[in-house]
Amino acid sequence: MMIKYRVREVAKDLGLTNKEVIDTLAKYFPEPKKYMTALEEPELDIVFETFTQERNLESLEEYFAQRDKKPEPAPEPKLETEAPAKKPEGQKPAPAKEGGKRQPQQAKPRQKGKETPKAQPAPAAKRPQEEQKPQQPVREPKAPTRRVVDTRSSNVNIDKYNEKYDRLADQKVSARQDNAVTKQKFTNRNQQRRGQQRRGKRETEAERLRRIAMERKAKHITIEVPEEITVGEFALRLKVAAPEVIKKLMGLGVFAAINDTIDFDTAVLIADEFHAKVEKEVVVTIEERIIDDSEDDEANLVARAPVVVVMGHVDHGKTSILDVIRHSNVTEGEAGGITQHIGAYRVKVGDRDVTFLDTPGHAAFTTMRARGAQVTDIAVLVVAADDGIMPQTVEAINHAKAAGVSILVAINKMDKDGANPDRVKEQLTEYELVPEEWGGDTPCLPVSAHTKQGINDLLEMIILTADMMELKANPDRAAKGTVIEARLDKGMGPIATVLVQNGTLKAGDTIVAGATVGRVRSMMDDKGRRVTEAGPSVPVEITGLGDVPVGGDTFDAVSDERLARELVEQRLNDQKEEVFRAQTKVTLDNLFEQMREGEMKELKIIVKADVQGSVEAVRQSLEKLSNDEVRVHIIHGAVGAVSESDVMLANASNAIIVGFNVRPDPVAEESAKRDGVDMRLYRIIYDCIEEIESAMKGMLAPKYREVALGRAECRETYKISNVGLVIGGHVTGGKITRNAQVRVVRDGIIVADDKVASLRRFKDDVKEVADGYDCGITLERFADIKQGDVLEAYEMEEYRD
Ligand SMILES: Nc1nc2c(ncn2[C@@H]2O[C@H](COP(=O)(O)OP(=O)(O)OP(=O)(O)O)[C@@H](O)[C@H]2O)c(=O)[nH]1
Repeated sequence: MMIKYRVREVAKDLGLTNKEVIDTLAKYFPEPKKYMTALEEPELDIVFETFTQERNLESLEEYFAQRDKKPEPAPEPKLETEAPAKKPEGQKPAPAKEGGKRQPQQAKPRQKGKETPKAQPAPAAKRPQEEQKPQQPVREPKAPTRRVVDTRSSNVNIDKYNEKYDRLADQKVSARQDNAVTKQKFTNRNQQRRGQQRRGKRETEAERLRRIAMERKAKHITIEVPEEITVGEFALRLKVAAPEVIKKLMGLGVFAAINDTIDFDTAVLIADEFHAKVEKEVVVTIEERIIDDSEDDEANLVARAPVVVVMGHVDHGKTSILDVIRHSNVTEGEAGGITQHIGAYRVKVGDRDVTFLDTPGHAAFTTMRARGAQVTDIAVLVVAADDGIMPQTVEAINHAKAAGVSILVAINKMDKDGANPDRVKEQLTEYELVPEEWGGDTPCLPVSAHTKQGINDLLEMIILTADMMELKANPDRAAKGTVIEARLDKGMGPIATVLVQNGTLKAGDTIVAGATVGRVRSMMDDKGRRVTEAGPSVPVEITGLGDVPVGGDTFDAVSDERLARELVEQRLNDQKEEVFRAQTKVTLDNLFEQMREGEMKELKIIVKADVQGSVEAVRQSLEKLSNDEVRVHIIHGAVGAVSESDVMLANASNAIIVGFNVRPDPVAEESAKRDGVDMRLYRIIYDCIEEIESAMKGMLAPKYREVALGRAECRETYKISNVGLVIGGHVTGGKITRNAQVRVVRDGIIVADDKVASLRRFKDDVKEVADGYDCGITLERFADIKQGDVLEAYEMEEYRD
């Protein structure tokens, strides 16, 4: 149980007044203290530290040592004069409360051999200490006042300064206070007992604090300090008074107030002056505690299968190629299982595995990247040999490039009459994809999903590319990967297809996927078989999550389910904040700031225009804006309306969209708003260039719009000397506010645009007047108001697109 050590008791022990203690505490703690307030340890620390520092004492222990030592040489003479002097302050409360207490004290000596040693310790032990106070220079001024009241000089001096006795009593009290008290035979025994108990405990507490002070002196304390800390907090941790720290800081030439922060290195220097050691406070996040994010040792890494996505223009044959690949590697026995659709599947190429994401098109791919997941290693770009490169092919190229994945080109529909692979290759070079046979590094393979021509070559090229990429993972660690897709099943609850990217996922593992947590209840592979484990590059469908995660969410097998739940809570909160943080995406409005803060080295822009000529013109003009700090990089330029795919690419790549003579489609507009993607639409190239240039120079002009506040009708006008024309108005809608802009409308025509100079209800100035009330209004300039004029109040609001 915590023993209460009250202000008045501390004051008494230290020979201070209650007010002195209370004043010291008031400097550090907002809560005012009273003389009966029981103090907490930090508060006691402050009092003790201030006390020792003011007296140039090394520690409290030194004070107690001095105090305890001094009575010895001449106890008797001192008692005559000084013990009584102590009484009024030190012991008076007890007698006052306990009435006949003096008698028991007188009786003590006689009982010495029996129970009294146990019963008397507290008061006895205190007095020798108190006796010394007047001898200490610091307390000198108080001594005379203490000597004034002497009512018991003959009682106190009998044998209380026998140190041996004191110590013995002290120990026994700590051990058996209760026992001791019950053995007393005083008439007011209960009262006496209470008094004894309290003093006994108080004594113990004082002892404890003395011990702490001793320990601190003997062995240097070690405190933890973060990278930055306020002076106040630092002083608290050091257990010294803040002004002391501030003084030492000044010594170092650092002028800091209590709420200013100091850095770790300064803290170390200051702490040294207080004989304290400093250790860096390491803040460990829940993620760090439960998710193993350590680097893998090269020795633990083994080759893993490549993860491939198939992309390309609509109808160029992505689905057909994926189907052929899926079927071409199905052995007889597996035939039943191939109908499973879990969002990804694995095929065997010789003795090697390749994992295909079963999501043709770049939409899913980009969504994942936008969520921070890098899932794919290789993108197969499907181009129909008869059709050549089309707008979505370009998009796909740019998406793949932005993601930094290896690109293989499958020139499909080679069986068709109009197939012209060379033209496709030629077109590819325009997008910096130079075919290998032309000296570049882009493998281009002629294939046909119909005849299955070249499909095996394509698979082998995938293996070859993967080999060059040296894809590796460590199967012997907690799993981490990405959610490919997820849905809610009525019977089984949330079902998610996940791709393990490192480690091995096991049935029963607790996993956190995005903002959901759960324990893997069942796992099924792409052939519909129940499995208990899934290693790197293996896609599996799992059940057991508490909620449906989102495709692109990363997942981690974690070590502690309770903390995992806490983490998910945190993530949900973060998601809410993310909505606000969307503002911090690059926009023309914050571009300059980001450039200045060095966050922006490259301004990525997606250009959409009505004709190819405009795309090129805008591209070239914008790229010319590159300066020493920022390079303007057009990551995608195409003809047509701004589409959702453009917004996704912009979102994933932190780019802005420039539309020239085009409009966004409604879905794109909605997702741009949701994701905070800056979309700028222009009709004149010059405007576009000027605006981006100004943004790069941090000079984007703010935009304003009018916000209607309310209307009032002029019912009367009064001319008042020194004030001018006062309008007796009646608010007929909304409200009129002081400082509002006002349009004066007469018969539907605006006759003036002015500002409210003063607004009154009766004689009082008011901030606003609501609908249905009368008011007096004066305008800043316009004085030609007529009865029946309508005042339209509005204000101008700054806004961003
Ligand atoms: N002649 C011929 N036709 C093909 C070949 N591959 C696909 N097709 C046809 O092209 C059309 C489109 O094929 P899909 O596989 O659906 O194309 P996709 O790229 O997946 O189309 P979306 O999913 O709509 O983007 C279908 O009618 C296929 O039969 C091929 O190698 N040769």
